[in-house]
Amino acid sequence: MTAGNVGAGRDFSRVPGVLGRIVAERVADYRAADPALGAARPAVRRFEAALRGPGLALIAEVKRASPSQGAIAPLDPGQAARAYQAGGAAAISVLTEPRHFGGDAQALRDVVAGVTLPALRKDFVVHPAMLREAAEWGAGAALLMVSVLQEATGEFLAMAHHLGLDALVEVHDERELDLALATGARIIGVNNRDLKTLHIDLGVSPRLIRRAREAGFDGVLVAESGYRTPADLAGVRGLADAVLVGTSLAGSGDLQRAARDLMAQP
Ligand SMILES: O=P(O)(O)OC[C@@H](O)[C@@H](O)c1c[nH]c2ccccc12
Repeated sequence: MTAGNVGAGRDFSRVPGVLGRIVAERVADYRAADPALGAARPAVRRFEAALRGPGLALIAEVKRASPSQGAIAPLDPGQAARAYQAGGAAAISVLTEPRHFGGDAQALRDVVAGVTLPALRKDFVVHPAMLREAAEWGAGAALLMVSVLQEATGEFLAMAHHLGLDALVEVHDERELDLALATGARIIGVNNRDLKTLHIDLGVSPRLIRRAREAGFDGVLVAESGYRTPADLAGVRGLADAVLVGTSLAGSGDLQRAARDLMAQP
């Protein structure tokens, strides 16, 4: 793919609920941004490789606040990432959304500088510039939400790959999963949290991960959100390749220990 305005000027105005409000803000933030991606970069696939077995890998998230919790903890992102790495995490997720999740570009840069683990830019990607930034800031991967991008998901996936980024393509129901599978995504995340209502159901990940495997998907599957104890992970052990955990680790006071304790087999 060449530089151009591919993916810019899309209409994300129909996304409902809490998610819709955040998406509208991000669309406004990037309205005037240059959509050019620049030259293609080679695929590194370090994020993807970090999640591939054996066992259940942990993606630990640097999350200072959220719409459901408010303030979680005033984390120093570099320090938090080092603690997660020492606690056995395979990759680090970093929120870069500023108004609801306490994130920013510096948080991602600090994580990239602070650890050797690959980092995921966690944001509400609605513009090609957000992917270009992710690559420039040193991320190994970016989050792409099917609930936001819908039919444009495949186009954004191609843009991420053009930039050498892995993409975590996030789904929450059967329709979104089938759309993600059709894009050729290599990494699919199943969010247990409905971002329109913020309600969590830990049954969502096992259900959709089974469906993905039954459909012949042989990529990486990630279970996301709401995990607090080792027992919570029982439903996805042996099923998911990785689990993405934020709030319960970030708010624990001892991030290294919390990461270790969570992943211990009960
Ligand atoms: O804090 P939790 O419940 O452990 O969840 C982490 C992560 O899954 C969550 O932050 C998340 C998943 N998908 C998102 C999309 C946008 C913002 C945040 C998210």
